[in-house]
Amino acid sequence: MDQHRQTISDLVKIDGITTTLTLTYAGKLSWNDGGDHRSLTIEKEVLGFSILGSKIFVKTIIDKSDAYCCTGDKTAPLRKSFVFEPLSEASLQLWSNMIQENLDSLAGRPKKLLILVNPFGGRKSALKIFAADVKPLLEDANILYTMKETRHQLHAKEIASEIDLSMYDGIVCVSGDGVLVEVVNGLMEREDWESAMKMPLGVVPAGTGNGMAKSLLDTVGQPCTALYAVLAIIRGHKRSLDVATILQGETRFYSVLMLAWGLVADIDIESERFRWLGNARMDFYALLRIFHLRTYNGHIYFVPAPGYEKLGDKLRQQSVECSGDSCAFRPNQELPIKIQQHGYRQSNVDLQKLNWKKIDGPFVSVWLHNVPWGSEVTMAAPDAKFADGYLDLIVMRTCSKLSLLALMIELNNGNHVKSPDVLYLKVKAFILEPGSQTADPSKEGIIDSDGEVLARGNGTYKCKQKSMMTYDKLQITVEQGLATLFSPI
Ligand SMILES: Nc1ncnc2c1ncn2[C@@H]1O[C@H](COP(=O)(O)OP(=O)(O)OP(=O)(O)O)[C@@H](O)[C@H]1O
Repeated sequence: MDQHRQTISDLVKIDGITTTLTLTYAGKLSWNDGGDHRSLTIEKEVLGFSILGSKIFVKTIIDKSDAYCCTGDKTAPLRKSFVFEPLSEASLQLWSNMIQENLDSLAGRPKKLLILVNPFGGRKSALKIFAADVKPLLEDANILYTMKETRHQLHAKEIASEIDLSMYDGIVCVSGDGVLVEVVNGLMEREDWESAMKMPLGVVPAGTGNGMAKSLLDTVGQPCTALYAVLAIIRGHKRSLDVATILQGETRFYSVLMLAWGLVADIDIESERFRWLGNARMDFYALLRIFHLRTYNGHIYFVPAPGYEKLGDKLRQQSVECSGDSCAFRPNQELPIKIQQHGYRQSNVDLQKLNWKKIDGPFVSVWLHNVPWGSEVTMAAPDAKFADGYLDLIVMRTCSKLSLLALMIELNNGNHVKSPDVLYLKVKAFILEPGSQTADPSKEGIIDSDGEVLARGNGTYKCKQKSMMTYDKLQITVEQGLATLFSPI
């Protein structure tokens, strides 16, 4: 056996044929296979290994071309075990130690995970996705896990607020965005919220809106599938994520995805009545809403991010009544809210001292986004960054139905923000003062955050249903990089 600077090289049997297997210090495992040179990069391709009798089974995920396979989806990587048989017990032990050492050196790979599966999310396929895509890969990677099905709304929040976090290296939601947001809210309400928010969160797309999974995977050009999402979790890279606090009186909701009021919220929430249309329900209802377009009275106030203070011609074209110091808005005393008894303590920013701008309605749509994608097909905020400390604000005031239709089509590539009908900028803080529909003052709107209805105004869809907040003024601030996500890079 040749062992030099932690590179090991030794004879092993592969399919009964003796060949030389080498593992370099840099984590490359290579051998000859019937005249072909084969190699595996431990970090990228090796999930884990197991020993059965005298054989080592190296569990990998590799490109299909490397697996000599040409059936099914040609782009998705494939699970494959490579079997090596060292020639002695001592050699088997050494190989096992060296591969394990190599895997251990990949700091950040989780060893124990809590997996929350929402059996009712999306097309009710989360349990199937767990069995087909999550479980086998976690087992290949020797990751221990506890799987819990969420039993009711807010169950994920309860679990996150109560569990012993020292038992896990991460919490994974096999769901849509709703369960992830519940987990964030549960962690934020804990006494130990500051350390709890460092717990890495993973999301495996299994809902209707998979905006977070799409945003994460799209950064590296990977498709939004369970397989890629699980691989990102196993490899254990992390990134920070801004958390927005939405506040009304003493009620608060922590948002990681978006807040919508007007057209987008109406489509999001009211299209539920067309669930039987499946994926087409959003497109169908968007068309319906555009043809019967509503505009809303109200006001928005915001603190532009550095570089966005001079909002330029676009804002003036939209006949904004208030800009500049002479009429800059100062939030009144009623807004900055009572100190919470437990959980997250807001950082001490004096909102009154910030440079507020105001836009008056009517509005077609007001949308705030924390990450680029709102769903797998909606690139709402192409410039949004996970942890820049700002929210991207997308405002549509009045606009022709034809332009609106064109904008809706552009939503899947993010080009809508280039339209002269759309105001797009980054903000540090935001206040929404929602009003009634211009055509019928007895009717109000819906405010939606991360798929959750925050408030239903008079005359709206299911307006008798109790919601978290009232259809009234609310304030949003952002805490930079407070949450932690498993991420492909
Ligand atoms: N067992 C359950 N029964 C009913 N609702 C549940 C259950 N478990 C979780 N939920 C709720 O389902 C909601 C949606 O969850 P999820 O994140 O999986 O999907 P989504 O994409 O946000 O929404 P959709 O339901 O449209 O797929 C969450 O708000 C959560 O509270």
